[in-house]
Formats: sequence, C-alpha cells, structure tokens
Amino acid sequence: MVALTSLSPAPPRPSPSPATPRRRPPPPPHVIPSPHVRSRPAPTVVSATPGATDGYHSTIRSLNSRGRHVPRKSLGQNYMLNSKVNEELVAAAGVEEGDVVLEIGPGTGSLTEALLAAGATVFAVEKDKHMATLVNDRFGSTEQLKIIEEDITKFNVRSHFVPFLEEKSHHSKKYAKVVSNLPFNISTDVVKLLLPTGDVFSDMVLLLQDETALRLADASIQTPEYRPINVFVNFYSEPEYKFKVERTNFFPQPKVDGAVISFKLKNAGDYPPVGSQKSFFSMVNSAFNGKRKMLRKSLQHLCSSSEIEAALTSIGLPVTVISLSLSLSLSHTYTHTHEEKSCA
Ligand SMILES: C[S@@+](CC[C@H](N)C(=O)[O-])C[C@H]1O[C@@H](n2cnc3c(N)ncnc32)[C@H](O)[C@@H]1O
Repeated sequence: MVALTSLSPAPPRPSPSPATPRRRPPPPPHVIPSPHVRSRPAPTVVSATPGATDGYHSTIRSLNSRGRHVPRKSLGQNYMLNSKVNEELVAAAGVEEGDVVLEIGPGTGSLTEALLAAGATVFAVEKDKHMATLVNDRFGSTEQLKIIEEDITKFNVRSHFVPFLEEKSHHSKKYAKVVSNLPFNISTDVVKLLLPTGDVFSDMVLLLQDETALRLADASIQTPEYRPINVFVNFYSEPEYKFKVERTNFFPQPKVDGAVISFKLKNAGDYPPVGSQKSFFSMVNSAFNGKRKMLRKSLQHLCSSSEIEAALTSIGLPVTVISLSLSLSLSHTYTHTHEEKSCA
C-alpha cells in the first residue's frame, strides 16, 4: 500500500489510454482522462493547490487534513480522484433536487459533495470513524446530510433509514436511491442486503470491481459464470452494466478496474410468483450445487424425481434440464413442485 506522504504533489494528468467498456456502448468522455498517481518518495505531506476544486485535489486535501495518510486496505479504501466519475455516478442514478440518497462509505466525501450539489439529501453510512469524522467536519453544517458510523452489512434499513426518508422526503418522494463507490470486498453483501428493499429504494447505482459488475449484470445462462446470485439479482431487479472506470482513477490504485452498475429495484408485485422466497432461494442453491446434474437429481431431497419431471414438463422444459440452463424459469418449477404438487 502506498502512503499518501509518498505521493507526487503533481496534479493529475490525462491518461493516455481511454477506459473501454467490454460489452457496453462507449463510456462517457469523462472516463477517458484519468489522473495519474505515482508513488514517489516525498518527505512531507502532499500539498494541494490552493483553491483547486477538482476531485484529485479535494480528495488529497481531505486525506491530509486529519493527518490520516494511510488508507486501510481491509476497508477497501480506494478513494476516487476523478470528480467527473462521481458526477457520472450521480447522473446514472438520475439524482435530482429533493431526492433522498443512501451513500455507503463516503470516505473523504467526494461523491457526497456531488450528491449534495445535485440537490439530494444524503444519509451516509461509514464504518471508519476517522472518515466519518472527516466527512462530518467537511459538511457538518448542512441539514442535507446525516452521517452515521456503522458497518453497512449490519445496517437495518427499516429502523435506521426509513424514518429518515419519511422525515426528509415530506412525502413528496416515495422512494430513495442508493449511490456508492463501494469497497469491492463487500459488494455481494450489499447487493444481497439492499436488492430486496424495492419498497424503500427505486434505484441502486454502485461502483464495483469491473469483473463483479459484469458477472452481476451480464452473466448468460448456460455459462459457468451463471450462479445463484444471478437468479437473485434478476428476481429483485433489472441490472444494467453502465461503464468501466479505470483503476488509475483511484488512490491508492487497486489491482483491478472498476465499473458502474445500476439496478432498477422491482416492487414486490413484480417479483416472480413464489410462495416463500426463502424456500425458493434454498431450492435455487440446491439446484446449483450440482450445476451439471439434472434437476430431477439435484432436487431429489425436496421432491421425488417423478414430481420434478412432471413440474418441468408442465412448463415446457425437458425432464433432463440442468440448472445452468435455467433463468427465472426456476420460479415456475418451484411453483409447480411446491404449490401444486405439495412437495417438502
Ligand atoms: C472505495 S472507498 C470510497 C470512498 C469515497 N466514497 C470515494 O468515492 O472516494 C470505500 C469507503 O467505504 C468505507 N467502508 C468500508 N467498509 C464499510 C462498511 N462495511 N460499511 C460502511 N462503510 C465501509 C471505507 O472506510 C471507505 O471510506
């Protein structure tokens, strides 16, 4: 890990290589110039150019401000240096005046600043108490922002966030949004925690590891990348890979690129019809335990082979089908086996 004290004080320079999305349309032009962060020995704390307003300088200045120079790898502290990426995250979520936004991990507050500038009221959850204090110092006087020091993976949306939404939205907006440059190591936990909250959030826009974003948004059935998490994501939302963000945009620079993904959260009425979500996802996990196994074998502990075959036939699938070939048609299998045939 590179300490901030060893950073070059030089302002960012445009990256020579544009960031190119793998499967999506070309990225917005702002992703192309990315700041170059060099690790060069320097005897003192990096000084920012007075009055500089770009993301690089305000991020470095914020990190320097409390003498807190070493970002913590365990907390995925890779800070955004390019304010244009923050603006594009805000635009991807369609944040506008009066919106209420849950931001996970505000860090130095660079994305927070863009959210506030768009007119949003922000509820920020930050696990690192130093960073929570830093953001509080930076924006503390505004009523548009509430910061709590907590681990998002232990966060209770209903008891902590919903009362805030009700107070701040004045009933003018029913739903809030989630916008975050997430620590890469908790992305799956966050997706699992927040996607089933379509009654609270309408949209979730996250900056994740590129590979994770592609896997969540674009994994195709009948490929090894297709996993239970894809059934989960498509059950609760409509995911869309937005654009790639080169690793050179972060400090410290991670070993992988990032990408922005959006999820349009579904309301409960739009979920596939299953009696119990818990037992449906337990069936999905069982089916994927034997990815190459036929469903009539991998689900044998739930129903007899003949019942499963009958359920598959009734929805037009061959009795020899394997889990990798199934999308949300699993929900129909579930309905037929559990509700009509009364399986265990
Ligand atoms: C990738 S940095 C992003 C910081 C800032 N939003 C930015 O764009 O520069 C991730 C932030 O999430 C915080 N964080 C890490 N784990 C967290 C958790 N479990 N709950 C809440 N915040 C967490 C880190 O301390 C850090 O500030």
